[in-house]
Amino acid sequence: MDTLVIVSSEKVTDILDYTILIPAIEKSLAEFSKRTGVIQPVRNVVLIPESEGFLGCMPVYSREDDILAAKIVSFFPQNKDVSTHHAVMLIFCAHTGIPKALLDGDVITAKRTAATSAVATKYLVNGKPDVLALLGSGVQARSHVAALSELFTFKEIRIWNHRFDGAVKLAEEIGLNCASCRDVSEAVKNADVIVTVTSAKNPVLRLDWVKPGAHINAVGACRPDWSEIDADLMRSAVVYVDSREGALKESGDIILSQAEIYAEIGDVILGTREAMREKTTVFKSLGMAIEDGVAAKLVIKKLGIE
Ligand SMILES: NC(=O)c1ccc[n+]([C@@H]2O[C@H](COP(=O)([O-])OP(=O)(O)OC[C@H]3O[C@@H](n4cnc5c(N)ncnc54)[C@H](O)[C@@H]3O)[C@@H](O)[C@H]2O)c1
Ligand SMILES: O=C(O)[C@@H]1CCCCN1
Repeated sequence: MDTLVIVSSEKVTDILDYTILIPAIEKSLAEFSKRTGVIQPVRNVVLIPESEGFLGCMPVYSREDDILAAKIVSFFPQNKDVSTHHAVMLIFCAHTGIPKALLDGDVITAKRTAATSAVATKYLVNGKPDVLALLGSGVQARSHVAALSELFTFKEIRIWNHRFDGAVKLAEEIGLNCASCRDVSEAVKNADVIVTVTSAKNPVLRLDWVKPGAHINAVGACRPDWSEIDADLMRSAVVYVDSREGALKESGDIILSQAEIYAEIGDVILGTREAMREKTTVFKSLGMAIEDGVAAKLVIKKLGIE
């Protein structure tokens, strides 16, 4: 075996800038929805009942991008002093199958997920958004503020968290124009963009609190029996997903509400499905291996690993 290069989270953080990541993710979402060059089975998940978590295996091959990669990601929602998600990524030579690099996957997961929501928001938001509301104040809340701020300038950012101190801490970190809210209804009132990034298993966001025409990035609740969004809201919104197949297998928000999936976001980027900007839109994100593969490829290219 050639020498396997190990890439630390510090290196990934340095290299993976949203200015290069967001366009790369946009291209990969479109490529995925073409159904021709990307082979990506739905995540294989091993449940760990004792910790109410799981270990997910996410392999992908992309002919177009010359990517053969796999992410293994763990989710331990009860972790207290360490992160709840951990991941590693392996990149192989797409022609020989030789492993080339092992990358820290934590930063890749945080940044590529937020970059994906940024792309969805770019296509689905109704006009120029002024108010951003975040439900959740963890890793993804932070990466979403950074990625969305790359594309939009918000006049106001509001944060709600089920533990109020988490919302206060993040609001202080963000600083100017950012407020912590005690109620979800207060946080999302008149918000143009809402991001749900909680570990909730039951809905935290309700239809009657949401401004008609708002865009929601629904990022949590990645199990078929978990949901973050109230069923009435899911059914009344125009629902976009990253992968139709993944959403129908993994998303409680979709399965439990029986909401109709209008399109994959890749279809909108390709121009084969409409961006219904004036309607209330939900982008249900489950996370795809192609997003990880593209992000990892950006990193190894920059490091000269070919
Ligand atoms: N779609 C994707 O691609 C993708 C990728 C990574 C993570 N996620 C999901 O996004 C969510 C946030 O991930 P993270 O890395 O920020 O995790 P995190 O642990 O850093 O943050 C989780 C947040 O949820 C809050 N929370 C915990 N239990 C809750 C409950 N019962 N009700 C309401 N809030 C609760 C926590 O206080 C915290 O603010 C998780 O559901 C995670 O699985 C999705
Ligand atoms: O796509 C991912 O990487 C994540 C991991 C954990 C939960 C949901 N999706």
